[in-house]
Amino acid sequence: MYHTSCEPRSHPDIQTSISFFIQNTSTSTNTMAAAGSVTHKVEIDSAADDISKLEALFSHPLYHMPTPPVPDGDWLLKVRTKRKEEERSTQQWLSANEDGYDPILWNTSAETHPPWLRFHLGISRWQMYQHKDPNLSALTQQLASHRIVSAVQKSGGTQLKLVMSFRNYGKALFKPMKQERHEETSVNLYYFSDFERHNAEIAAFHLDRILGFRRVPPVVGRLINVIKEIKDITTDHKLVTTFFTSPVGNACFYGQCSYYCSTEHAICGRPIMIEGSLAAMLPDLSLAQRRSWKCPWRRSYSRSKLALWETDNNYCDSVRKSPPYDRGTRLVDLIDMSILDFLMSNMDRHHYETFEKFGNDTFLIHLDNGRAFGRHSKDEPSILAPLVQCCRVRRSTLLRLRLLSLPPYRLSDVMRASLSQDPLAAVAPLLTEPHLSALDRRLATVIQTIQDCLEQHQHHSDVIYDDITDYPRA
Ligand SMILES: Nc1ncnc2c1ncn2[C@@H]1O[C@H](COP(=O)(O)OP(=O)(O)OP(=O)(O)O)[C@@H](O)[C@H]1O
Ligand SMILES: [Mn+2]
Repeated sequence: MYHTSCEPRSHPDIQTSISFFIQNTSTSTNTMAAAGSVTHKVEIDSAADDISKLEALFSHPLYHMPTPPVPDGDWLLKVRTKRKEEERSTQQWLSANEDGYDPILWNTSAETHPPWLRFHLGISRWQMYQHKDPNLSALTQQLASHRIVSAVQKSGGTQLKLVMSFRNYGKALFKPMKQERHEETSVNLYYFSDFERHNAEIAAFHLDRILGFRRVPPVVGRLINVIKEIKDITTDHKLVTTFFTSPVGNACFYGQCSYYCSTEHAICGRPIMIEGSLAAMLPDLSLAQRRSWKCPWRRSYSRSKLALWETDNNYCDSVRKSPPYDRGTRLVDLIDMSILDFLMSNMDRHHYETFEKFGNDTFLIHLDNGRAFGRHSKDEPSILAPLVQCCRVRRSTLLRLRLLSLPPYRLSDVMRASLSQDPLAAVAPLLTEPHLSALDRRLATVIQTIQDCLEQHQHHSDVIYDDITDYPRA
């Protein structure tokens, strides 16, 4: 199954035109004041502690595995020198399409590339970006602060989202805030009808990175002006017709989509600013085709039916015999994804995508995490079914999970630190404390599950996929 892109073309689509030169490829006042300053100092100390834990984590050898240089063919895109006539035709085309956009000042040399282009050029067969990628802070800063010159609805998917463009032709996928961070998903709501959460998209990016996967495109939080940054600049006529002012005077819109795009479910500013997530867009499909795969452990998306894996305890036996799960890292990568999903309680992983160019030997792109972090008071054991049923896990994943369970690297602490770096942390912490504690609790469950597997199997190697043979054994 292939996705097609059919967003309204409202602006010069330079991300596609670079195909010219990129190939597929808180008694006394005094005491009160003193107490206040003590509390403040304690908070600062513990925030600084968390930050140093995060730094220690990212400096740990488990995040610095020696890897061979990336072969040429293992980059998603490749820069090639333009021929003279291509250069001329690109320049003519660009000078005709300049409204709101900056002139193109980059060429084939890497120093001239804007952060979004560096991001695209840094995608490889096994990861979305590098560990300690020097481009990451520039990319996220731009997503968080650059002027938005275009906002159009993204077709496909069930809930409203917008593609936003920046003056330097960078693009981001915007998902607006639909519920408060402290609101738990109602127990009577099915996973498939839950509202998406902007903070889940942000937190998923941080969690995926902390787990050492680097399979989620960078996501930042941002306050968006519903009028100036959407209504006034959109060329999407259908979107414009859905704007209105609510009874209390907030600027609202609802857009067009198959779920929750109605006046009752409008997205509203307070009165005009709204929180949202902005995910760096992946390269256009015309440059890098993606393939969408049905997840073998997907749910039935029905109120009455169970999926096969819910009733058949030997379900994994058939999966591991069928391509592409029968060889390479596909099965263990799917299990990595189910660990990520269990930790953040995402039951909505119906599909996953890969880059077509890399065939079956490539990482799984962890897109669409908006239904995660809905509940902290309950865990959902069935999300771990792939791990429980297959009893298989990458050794590098297990070692990082164990590291994250140790007090000096505690998952909740490093997540708190990482999320504090997002611009929306200034409004309120991206994940509430109960959600952070749930991460530690769930991590213990994952580690115990693997331990049980090891006890049930005769050989260590039946359970552990040793992807780091040269890493010392504990
Ligand atoms: N960062 C991104 N860059 C490019 N395309 C993206 C990005 N994130 C998502 N997409 C594409 O947009 C589609 C819809 O996004 P997403 O799945 O997040 O929305 P959704 O409304 O939850 O969709 P669905 O209801 O199908 O689950 C995805 O299938 C994916 O192909
Ligand atoms: Mn979805």
